[in-house]
Amino acid sequence: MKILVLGGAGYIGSHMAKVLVNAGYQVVVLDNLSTGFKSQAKYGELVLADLHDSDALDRVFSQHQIAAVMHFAAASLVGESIVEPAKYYHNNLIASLNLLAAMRRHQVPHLVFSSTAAVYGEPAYTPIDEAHPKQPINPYGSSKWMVEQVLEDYASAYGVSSVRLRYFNAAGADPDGELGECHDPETHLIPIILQAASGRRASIKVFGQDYATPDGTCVRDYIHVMDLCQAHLRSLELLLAQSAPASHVFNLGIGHGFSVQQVIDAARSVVAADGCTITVEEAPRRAGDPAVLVADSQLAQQRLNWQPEYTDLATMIAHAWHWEKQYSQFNSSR
Ligand SMILES: NC(=O)c1ccc[n+]([C@@H]2O[C@H](COP(=O)([O-])OP(=O)(O)OC[C@H]3O[C@@H](n4cnc5c(N)ncnc54)[C@H](O)[C@@H]3O)[C@@H](O)[C@H]2O)c1
Ligand SMILES: O=c1ccn([C@@H]2O[C@H](COP(=O)(O)OP(=O)(O)O[C@H]3O[C@H](CO)[C@@H](O)[C@H](O)[C@H]3O)[C@@H](O)[C@H]2O)c(=O)[nH]1
Repeated sequence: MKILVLGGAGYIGSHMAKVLVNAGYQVVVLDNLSTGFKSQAKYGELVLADLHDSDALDRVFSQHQIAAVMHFAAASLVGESIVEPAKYYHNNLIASLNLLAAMRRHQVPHLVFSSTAAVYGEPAYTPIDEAHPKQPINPYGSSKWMVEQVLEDYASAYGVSSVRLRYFNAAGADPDGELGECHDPETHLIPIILQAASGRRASIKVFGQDYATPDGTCVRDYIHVMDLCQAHLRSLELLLAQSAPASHVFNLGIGHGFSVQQVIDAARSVVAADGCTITVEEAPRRAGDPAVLVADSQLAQQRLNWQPEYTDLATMIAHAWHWEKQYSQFNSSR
């Protein structure tokens, strides 16, 4: 069975392509390399194309018998979305509408969509379940929430079934050391801490020490990228097994938060084995950061029969550190 992985040259999509191939699926990756890298598309056939390009989508759907689509392709920098909202509504909303039109033309009925905890906005309560109000506070979160609403309507009207997965903080790397996170610029906490450890940057800035949390730093729910991929696999199986069109939604996190300080402490222990240290600087709060974001993922656990495997913070960091140590061999050509 063939699966189309959109954004499969990026961080999460590249891991997904590997998991799919190892599970016995055939994979076609479509990516425009705007933030991804050719060297990360190690699994499946790579098609270089943009999601806005309807002719390219028609060619892929005509040449390959695609059973389902996994859609990771998006712009996903919160700060950039505030100053350049047009980029986010075009790349995340309009491109998704274009994809859905192509799926309808070619009668491809199944989609797994990468959504985000950013659809919730400032939390009204924690842990956050799927019923929590959706009040995104930036165009990135708004663009993902708009696509989610489109998907609900398309399931009932056009029979395009979907699973919308609202990830909390993706972390870690392929335990085999073959793939990892390589954003440029990097904005995520764990890779930045590890770049400070390897010497690729001088220090890590802690954004805010005066939050209403036990140690004053922000708390997030970090979920290992391989656990995210396993949940996608289960979502695909759910879609393939169901008889009537539907749009499902699940939070993906481990249900437990770690503070920025706890992440730094855990990273210090991991990198100490290699004689590395991490220089930390205090910095003001980053605009738009809620104090605590923790997922209630019980629905995913029940409906997808899924359990996160790598819930130990030190293990997540160790996998990411293994990847960081190989960075000098990373081929960043596009
Ligand atoms: N990383 C996280 O913590 C996190 C959290 C919540 C949600 N998400 C979502 O998960 C998805 C994957 O995130 P990631 O961290 O792997 O991002 P990424 O930037 O590493 O990967 C996105 C990939 O999509 C490609 N792409 C973007 N726009 C495209 C277009 N118009 N046409 C074709 N290809 C295009 C990029 O080149 C890149 O390879 C995104 O949709 C993101 O919003 C990520
Ligand atoms: O150099 C840094 C980078 C981050 N942080 C803090 O670390 C935490 C995590 O930040 P980051 O790794 O940037 O993730 P988030 O801002 O929590 O956002 C991620 O997780 C969200 C869902 O929770 C998704 O919507 C986003 O796409 C994804 O980037 C936050 O408190 C940041 O303030 C620092 O203190 N210093």
